Amino acid sequence: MTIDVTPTEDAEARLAALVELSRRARALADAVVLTDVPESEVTAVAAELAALTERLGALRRESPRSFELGPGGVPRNVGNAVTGSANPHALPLVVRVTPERTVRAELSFRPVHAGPPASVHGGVSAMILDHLLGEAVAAAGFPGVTGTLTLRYRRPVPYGEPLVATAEYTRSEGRKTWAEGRIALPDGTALAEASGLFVTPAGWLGRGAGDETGSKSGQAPVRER
Ligand SMILES: CCCCCCCC(=O)SCCNC(=O)CCNC(=O)[C@H](O)C(C)(C)COP(=O)(O)OP(=O)(O)OC[C@H]1O[C@@H](n2cnc3c(N)ncnc32)[C@H](O)[C@@H]1OP(=O)(O)O
Repeated sequence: MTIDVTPTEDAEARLAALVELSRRARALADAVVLTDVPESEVTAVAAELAALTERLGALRRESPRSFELGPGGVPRNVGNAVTGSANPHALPLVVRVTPERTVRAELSFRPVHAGPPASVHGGVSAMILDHLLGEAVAAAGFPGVTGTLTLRYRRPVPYGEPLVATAEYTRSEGRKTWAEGRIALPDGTALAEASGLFVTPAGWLGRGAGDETGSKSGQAPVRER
């Protein structure tokens, strides 16, 4: 069943409830990976979770929420796996565009992101950098999808500590745009670096903010190439 949510006041209240549900689901996920309670308690909680999952599944959308216009026509993507406030999988990452059109996000990974002992899984870092590079090319006016992504892991990325992720557009050629980014300690020490090539799908060209590309993505209009 498809549920169309239009940005009315009630829809905003419902979204706020979903955001809170997602926040609690993230806390639950961390509790699951850290719990040391006895097996009987684990089994009991699992049964409760099965019941909760059934309650939520009583009315299902066909797919997660995607790009939509919020109040005041502001684009958002609350279902996004990286930035979506209504997606338990998301950190959620809050990305800011600087006056220089680079992008920056302050973040802190959680225990649920663990890979090697005491550090974050490399694929999780890659996911964050993929998104941030995508935001950087969009902020520069060249929105696209990832074609290739290259990572250099310099040091273990810790969870539970404040980190900074930044990215910037580097160049563009035809429908291809390059960007670079990194996850660093607050003092600027780089932990993981990424460079990526993004391709603007041919169907996006010639469209700007307010038309299909702009309204769906909330990104800068596609620049002339
Ligand atoms: C603001 C929000 C930011 C969000 C960021 C999130 C980033 C993501 O996760 S996106 C999801 C992951 N990526 C994808 O799903 C992409 C899947 N791939 C595709 O859709 C297509 O292959 C696509 C669009 C990349 C290219 O298809 P198409 O437009 O037909 O490309 P095509 O005409 O063959 O090639 C165009 C140019 O790009 C180059 N190119 C195409 N694909 C790649 C690639 N994967 N790597 C390198 N170069 C490529 C071609 O060589 C060609 O170059 P040239 O013009 O010099 O000959």
